[in-house]
Amino acid sequence: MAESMIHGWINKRIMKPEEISVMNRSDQDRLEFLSDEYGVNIVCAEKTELKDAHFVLLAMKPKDVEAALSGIKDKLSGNTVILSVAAGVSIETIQKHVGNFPVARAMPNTSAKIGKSATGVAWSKHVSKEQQHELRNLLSSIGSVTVVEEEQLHAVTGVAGSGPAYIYYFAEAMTEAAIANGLSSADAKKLVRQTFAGAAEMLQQEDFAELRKKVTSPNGTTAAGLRSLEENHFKETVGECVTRASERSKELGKEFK
Ligand SMILES: NC(=O)C1=CN([C@@H]2O[C@H](COP(=O)(O)OP(=O)(O)OC[C@H]3O[C@@H](n4cnc5c(N)ncnc54)[C@H](O)[C@@H]3O)[C@@H](O)[C@H]2O)C=CC1
Ligand SMILES: O=C(O)[C@@H]1CCC=N1
Repeated sequence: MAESMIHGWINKRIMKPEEISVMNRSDQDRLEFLSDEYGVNIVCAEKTELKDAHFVLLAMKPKDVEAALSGIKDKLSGNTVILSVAAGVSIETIQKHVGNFPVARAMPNTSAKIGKSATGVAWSKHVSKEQQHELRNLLSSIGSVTVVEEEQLHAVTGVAGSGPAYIYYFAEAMTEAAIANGLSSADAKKLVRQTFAGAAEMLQQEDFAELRKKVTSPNGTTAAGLRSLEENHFKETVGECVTRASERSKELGKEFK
């Protein structure tokens, strides 16, 4: 996730590579890859001063947040905003480890890499208006930004943070079905990619249900396909999928409190 965000920031020229420093607990190869690919600095937690940092991005797994914070808490200055993308981990938990620092929690998705994340963000009352403005700028450079109440971030995670994976899974299923119905693998992929790309662009322009109705001729092929989705409880399945992901976010918050 960190790479997707770095890629987006550099691409949009929001930051210069030399203004970004990356650290990793153990994965030196990953750091070298990031440095080679994007020109960012590699630093190590023990030897680094963070006093001048505007932002510290926490992009490790929720289980690793506590250890990461204990490694940096004595190096932070009051002007640094901690921006966490760790699913579920609350602002309260982060502040329990570092004190009353300005903390923001964002839930982006990996489309940040191409500037198309759908990001939700919430912040603590310690984040000043100016820092809120800076955060919005930073996050809007990697896609859309929706400011929500912290509790709503679980739902944002269920829909948007995890969302790309559901779409990819749907694309995989469509491709397999296309092949089963007689298309070559190459043709199936090409057709599915463009169907998703075209539909994604149309979604920006019109009401979702209206778009669906325009494709669906009475007694035609789409109606037959959609009937199968209905009979197989598609909406309930998607609903359960989003709810379970949101619930998992809540659980992670409790596990790593
Ligand atoms: N992958 C995704 O689509 C999204 C992920 N997230 C959140 O982003 C976070 C990272 O997820 P991924 O990028 O998928 O995981 P990842 O496993 O690819 O990356 C996490 C990195 O953190 C490093 N790390 C662990 N402890 C550390 C420490 N103490 N100091 C510095 N680095 C440390 C690991 O070595 C690893 O390289 C998670 O908390 C996840 O909930 C949020 C939105 C979307
Ligand atoms: O699967 C996860 O836990 C992370 C959070 C949202 C997307 N990936």
